[in-house]
Amino acid sequence: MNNILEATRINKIVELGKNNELHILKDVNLEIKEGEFVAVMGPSGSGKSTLLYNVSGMDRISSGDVLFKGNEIGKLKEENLAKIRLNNMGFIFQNINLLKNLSLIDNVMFPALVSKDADKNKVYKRAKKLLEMTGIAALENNNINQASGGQLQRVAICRALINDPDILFGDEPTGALDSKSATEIMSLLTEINKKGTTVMLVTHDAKVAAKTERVLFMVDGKIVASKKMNKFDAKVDNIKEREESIMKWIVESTDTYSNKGEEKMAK
Ligand SMILES: Nc1ncnc2c1ncn2[C@@H]1O[C@H](COP(=O)(O)OP(=O)(O)OP(=O)(O)O)[C@@H](O)[C@H]1O
Repeated sequence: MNNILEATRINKIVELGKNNELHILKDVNLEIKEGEFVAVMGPSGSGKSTLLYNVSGMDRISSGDVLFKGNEIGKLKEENLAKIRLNNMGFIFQNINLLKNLSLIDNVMFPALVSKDADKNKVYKRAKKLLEMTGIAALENNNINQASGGQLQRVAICRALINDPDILFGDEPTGALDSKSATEIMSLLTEINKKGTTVMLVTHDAKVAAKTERVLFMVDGKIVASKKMNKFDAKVDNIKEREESIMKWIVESTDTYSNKGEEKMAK
């Protein structure tokens, strides 16, 4: 399998004022294979969201290289990068970010209608199919205040998929949902991944990570550990066992790689 995403020694440094900067990502290397389903975990402030935004071209790295499908994107002009984000990548966030004055289906169609020569009829059909796939077709003409949090997150997923992206990025996509909706959204993402879309998620939730096939653990701006599993298959895999093994691994990794662990090792 080819790498869809390859980051080499990327750094992110933000200026906080005169002589004051914050080094958030520190020489991070990352490879994601086409079709993979990857979760990024780690303590709050360790740099998970920053990693996601920087490898997806939503934000600019300070140094290093990011290859998307073999092409360097770290230094592309904004307009070229925007085209890649629009056509090849989908984004889902915790705060769902839908447009208030549009119906649910119009929100889904929106990213596909940005291009002047979009065929509105074709786009509508695809949007409708996505709403059907995610079980909310009956709500297509509702406003966003006429849908639950879980339903809105499905709309956000449909919108992220409207341009048939190669990769879907999610920053805590289930973070604001109740546990039933979160489980449903994860089942949906599992299905989407099975159909071939690469998925990279940031999550605090081991139950979410248990449905992925590789979990990266970040501490203080670095990926310090990685846990590989088989692709989740609800027919044969026990989700509870996977979740528990991830939680155990997180405790061990935290103990080994957190400052406390480093102090311990130094002694
Ligand atoms: N633009 C910015 N300006 C200043 N500080 C920033 C900026 N972006 C991120 N940070 C800081 O960098 C660190 C890493 O942030 P990031 O959001 O990537 O962490 P995270 O692991 O995703 O955290 P959480 O789990 O709490 O969402 C944090 O201390 C954050 O406050």
